[in-house]
Parts: sequence; C-alpha cells; structure tokens
Amino acid sequence: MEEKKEIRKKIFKARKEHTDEWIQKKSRVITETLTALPEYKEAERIMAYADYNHEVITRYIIEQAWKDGKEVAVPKVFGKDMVFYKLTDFSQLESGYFGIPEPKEDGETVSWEVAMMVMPGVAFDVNCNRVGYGGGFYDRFLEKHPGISRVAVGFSFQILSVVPTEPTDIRPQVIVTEEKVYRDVQ
Ligand SMILES: Nc1nc2c(c(=O)[nH]1)N(C=O)[C@@H](CNc1ccc(C(=O)N[C@@H](CCC(=O)O)C(=O)O)cc1)CN2
Ligand SMILES: Nc1ncnc2c1ncn2[C@@H]1O[C@H](COP(=O)(O)OP(=O)(O)OP(=O)(O)O)[C@@H](O)[C@H]1O
Repeated sequence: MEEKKEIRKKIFKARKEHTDEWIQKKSRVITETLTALPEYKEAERIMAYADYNHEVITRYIIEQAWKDGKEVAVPKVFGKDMVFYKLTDFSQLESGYFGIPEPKEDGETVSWEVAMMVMPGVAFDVNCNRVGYGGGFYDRFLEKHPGISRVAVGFSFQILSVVPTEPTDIRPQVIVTEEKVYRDVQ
C-alpha cells in the first residue's frame, strides 16, 4: 500500500493536470448528485468547505443550499481545531490558513444540529476510507459531533483501491464522485 505522503503527492499532481473547465464541469455533476441525497434533503444546515487548488468546487452546493433555505457554514482553522462560521455571501471569505479561503473571525458560529458535513479529501478508497491534508482536523471535529451526517466529495481520480487508515479516522458515510456514489457498508 502506498504511504499517505506519496498518495498526496500523486493526487496533487493529478489535480493540477486537470483544467479549470474540467474541474467546474465535474463539480456541477457532483453537486447534482449530492443535492439529491436523503442526507442533503434532511439537513437544515450544510457544513461545507471553501475549495482551493482544484478541490471539488463547493460554490454550486452552497448556492443550491441557500436556495433550498438551508444554513451554510464553512471552517476557519484555530490551532488544531476548526470553527464553522455561517456563510451568507462569498464576500465574507478571505485568504487564511495555507491560502485557503476562510470566513472572517467576526462571523456568527452555527449549531451542529440536523447538519450535514461536506468533507474534502485528497484520496479515498472504495470502503469510504479518507486521506486528507494530514492535519486531522476533520477527525478531531467529527469525534466531538457524531450526529452530523458525513458526505465526502471527490473526483473519480481521487478514489484508490486501498488507502492507509488510522484508528482515529472518522470515515464519511457517503462519497460522491462525478461517476459514482460510494456508501459505507461497515
Ligand atoms: N478547502 C479546504 N479547507 C479546509 C480543509 C481542506 O481539506 N480543504 N481542511 C482539512 O483538513 C482544513 C485545513 N487543513 C489543512 C491541513 C494541512 C495543510 C497543509 O499542510 N498544507 C500545505 C502542505 C500540503 C502538503 O503538501 O501536504 C500546503 O498547502 O502548502 C493545509 C490544510 C480546514 N479547511
Ligand atoms: N481524534 C483525534 N484526537 C487526537 N489526534 C487525532 C485525532 N484524529 C486524528 N488525530 C491525529 O492527527 C494526525 C493527522 O491525522 P490524519 O493523517 O488522519 O489527517 P487527515 O484526515 O489526512 O487530515 P484532515 O482531516 O485535516 O483533512 C494524526 O497524527 C492523528 O493521530
């Protein structure tokens, strides 16, 4: 099995090689599939992320969630933790941790009742294991909030047959790619 470091390197390269147009087109397809899921329909608030560097674009999901009357929040990093602030307009984002767009600090935080998390990731496998940037931010956050439903988004080139796991990993229950929906059966 490949090490996480090598996996990250390989996927970052693949992400760079895809054009903006490809990333936009497939992100729209992912949005269509994600917003048809029961997890999305049942959620009153969507805990999204603000994409950078050819991650799945979340703008379309966020816009749809606003149209559907859902509350939207995105994370800001503080030390080893993330705080989710309510997002009502993209102008509330500024460049933050490692250049990731983050909400300004004076925003309103949200509750995590009846919420769905849109999880980013670098690589996944068919059993819904996930490799992120290596900060452990999502594992730490989700450990404290087990009631939040977990839906990851990624492109099909990010799905590998097996990725390394750790005991602290918290798997998404669903992964949506432009080609397929993976559901955790374990
Ligand atoms: N858009 C987005 N926001 C997010 C995440 C994410 O995956 N995507 N996170 C998910 O946890 C958190 C930030 N986590 C991060 C953890 C480490 C690095 C980091 O070390 N980046 C370096 C090196 C990358 C590498 O080569 O491994 C860099 O960008 O230079 C970045 C983000 C919260 N916000
Ligand atoms: N609940 C937790 N409590 C303490 N440490 C944790 C917890 N979850 C993960 N960690 C630690 O965080 C580090 C990074 O974890 P991991 O490689 O799984 O990150 P990742 O899922 O790739 O990153 P991210 O969630 O930020 O995208 C590991 O050393 C791991 O032991």
